[in-house]
Amino acid sequence: MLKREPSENFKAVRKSFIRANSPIFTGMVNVVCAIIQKDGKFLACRRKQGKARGGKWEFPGGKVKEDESPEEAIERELHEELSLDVKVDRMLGSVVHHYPDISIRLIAMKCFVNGGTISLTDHDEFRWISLSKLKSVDFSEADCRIIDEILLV
Ligand SMILES: Nc1nc2c([nH]c(=O)n2[C@@H]2O[C@H](COP(=O)(O)OP(=O)(O)OP(=O)(O)O)[C@@H](O)[C@H]2O)c(=O)[nH]1
Repeated sequence: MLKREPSENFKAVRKSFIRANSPIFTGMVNVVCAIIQKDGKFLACRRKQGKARGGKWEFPGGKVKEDESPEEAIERELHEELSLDVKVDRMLGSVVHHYPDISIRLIAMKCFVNGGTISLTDHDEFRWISLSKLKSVDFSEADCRIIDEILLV
């Protein structure tokens, strides 16, 4: 199939959309997290002590930078944090959560691994967790909502 470059108009609309979602306007930080499955189990990582929510489990990811799409952000973060090359399959949904220190919109992206082997930097442990066990793991509050409102429905 013929692959076309996005038009200038499309690029401008996309850029203004990204800007409109910037924390400067919304007070909310966009955070992407990767939902990656292997043999029916979900990849989860435990945040290192000393970081906000240290010791809590989460789906790997991070903050979306200004002028970056959620897809670009998740691919960058997984490469930086886990040395994994991932591709986005689709966006599953998002939740808004207010912590005492930060308000986030956590965007869950279903991804598949294209290459690499997990090497931890910001986390001290990772696990593959079955759907039925997700509720018994000590996830960050926003992730609990991703589990309840998106993965378990
Ligand atoms: N990466 C990630 N962060 C999450 C998840 N759930 C959740 O509440 N968060 C929160 O989102 C915020 C931003 O995540 P982060 O600290 O990993 O982002 P980052 O690596 O880009 O930030 P940094 O470079 O400032 O350290 C943190 O307060 C973190 O606790 C999740 O599933 N994945």
